[in-house]
Amino acid sequence: IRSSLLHFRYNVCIMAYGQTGSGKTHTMIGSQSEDPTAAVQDSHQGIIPKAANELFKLISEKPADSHMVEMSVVEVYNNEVLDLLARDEGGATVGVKREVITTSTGTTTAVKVMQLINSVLKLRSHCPTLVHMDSSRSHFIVTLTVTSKSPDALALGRVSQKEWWSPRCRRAASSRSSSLASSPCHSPCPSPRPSITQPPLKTKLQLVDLAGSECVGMSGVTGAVLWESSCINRSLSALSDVLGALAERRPHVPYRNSKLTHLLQDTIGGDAKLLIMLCVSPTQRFLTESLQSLGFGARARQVQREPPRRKNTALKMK
Ligand SMILES: Nc1ncnc2c1ncn2[C@@H]1O[C@H](COP(=O)(O)OP(=O)(O)OP(=O)(O)O)[C@@H](O)[C@H]1O
Repeated sequence: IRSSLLHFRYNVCIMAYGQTGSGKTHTMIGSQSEDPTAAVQDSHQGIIPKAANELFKLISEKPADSHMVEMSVVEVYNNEVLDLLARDEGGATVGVKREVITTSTGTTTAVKVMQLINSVLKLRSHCPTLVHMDSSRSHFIVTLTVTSKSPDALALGRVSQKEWWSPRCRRAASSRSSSLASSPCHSPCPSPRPSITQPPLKTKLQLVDLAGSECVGMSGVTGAVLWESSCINRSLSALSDVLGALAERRPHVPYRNSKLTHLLQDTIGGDAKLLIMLCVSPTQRFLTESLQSLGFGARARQVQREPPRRKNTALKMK
């Protein structure tokens, strides 16, 4: 995790894949303690708290105020994207933006991130099946977008933190970077020059707990739950198709065939770094499912990362 994030130059995706009940949520979240401090410090912690810890530790080692992190937490349920941070505890939509303040060590921030994640985890769709009593019925995606202030702006110290992160300044930097604009910024944005030469850099870290692939005969689901299983299996096969197209370097990669692959497009294609944790059951009963998961992993291993397009400051603003 640390080496992937170190220079904030690549988009990174870490996902857990496997049949239902094989341990994906355990791998990504860890033991689901009520105490978020334990979730971050516990030796049995999952990849999401570990990654959050590492990310904020790295940022705390950089010059003060040089990075900003935005987080989104969504679930893809029945091929629909649902924003879990925009809901209250009862699941009703509230649409409130929540702020997490960065601290000097980064640990407190990671704890707050886990607090937010834990608070919305219970809103994720679950349903008991014959294979797993607490089966997740959706893909759970945490996206941390890191915006790094350009080195020029930092060196010159001409833009205060508040001014730099103001939406107007970021919008101005974004439009300048996408349109090669050399025209001066006419807005009262305090110091246009640094951002003309070096716009802020944006990179994404996506942490994904996929819903489990499922043999419908074994899980014994019917009705609406059967429909959920079918959506899960179709989106996982869309993911497999995308990896197949990337592995074969086909000119068209079918990212848009499902909401899952569309959402992950930036972090599974191009020069992004993708790490897949395969979860398999230790029992013989699920041999077919385990072989299917290993087949998925073998396919993913054939994907070669494109040569880095991003040299120094040439990162793409979205
Ligand atoms: N390595 C592990 N150590 C201890 N318990 C584990 C481990 N892996 C999984 N478990 C336990 O097994 C059960 C199923 O795991 P989990 O919920 O992570 O599966 P899943 O793959 O996410 O399932 P689904 O796709 O159906 O949601 C949980 O009770 C979990 O705590």
